[in-house]
Amino acid sequence: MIQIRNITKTYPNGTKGLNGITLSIARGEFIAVVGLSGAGKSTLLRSINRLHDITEGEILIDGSSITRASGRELRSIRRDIGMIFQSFNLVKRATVLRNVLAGRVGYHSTLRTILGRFPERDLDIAFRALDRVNIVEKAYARADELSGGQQQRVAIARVLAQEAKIILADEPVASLDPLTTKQVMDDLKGINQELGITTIVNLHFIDLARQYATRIIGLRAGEVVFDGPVSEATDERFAEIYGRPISQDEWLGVPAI
Ligand SMILES: Nc1ncnc2c1ncn2[C@@H]1O[C@H](COP(=O)(O)OP(=O)(O)OP(=O)(O)O)[C@@H](O)[C@H]1O
Repeated sequence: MIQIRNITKTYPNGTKGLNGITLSIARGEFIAVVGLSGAGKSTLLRSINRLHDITEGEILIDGSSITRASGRELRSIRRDIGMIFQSFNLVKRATVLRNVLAGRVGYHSTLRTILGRFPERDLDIAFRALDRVNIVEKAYARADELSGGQQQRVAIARVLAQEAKIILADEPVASLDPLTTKQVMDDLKGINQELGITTIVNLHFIDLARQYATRIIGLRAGEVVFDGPVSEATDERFAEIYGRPISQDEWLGVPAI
């Protein structure tokens, strides 16, 4: 359960990234966050795992305040939250397996992870994660030898190895072609359904948001202007979220699942 209580984020230059957002997100939800560029989607995601400090308000993760936490408590809350980025954020020169094992670092001492000594159990977890996203045969390839879609699946495997309870995905398919986009979204949806991992995805494409999410949150100028089930997210509501008619480049055109 994620409780976002009246949060505001003001950047040092005075820009308001978020302005008085209150949301309650239940375990296992699959949420698409939509809105124009600059609406605050990235800021919201980065506030949830405290990559950004918020200016006002509070965020609770399963009842613990990530806003007030520090030290060991903050690390322990963060361990439950996996992050997926548009640019994959892999160590390009390391093997796929090493990248997935990086999901385990929160469970061990710094020294152990610097030395690269992961217990056998972690290797099992890493291989199972790779298997789930269908790239186990790439375990010993260098990350930068993989296609964009495969790299994003390594990033998903890393989050699985982390045994995260929440996945925050910031435009995870923005660098991918339509077919690969579908594979990555299918992986995210499968994990959400089978493991019950709460998933929040920032998405640019309206049809993707409708196909995969169960709830859509629309942001505009740092405020929530829509929050409802997919069935209520009509073209008219999207036009209201954007403050203008929907344009062609907001449709990906993927075949229905
Ligand atoms: N580091 C920063 N310093 C100052 N302003 C920022 C910073 N990061 C974001 N902003 C501003 O905060 C607002 C929200 O930005 P944010 O990146 O969260 O939007 P977004 O909806 O994710 O857009 P995009 O899809 O383009 O990434 C925008 O006005 C943006 O210019």
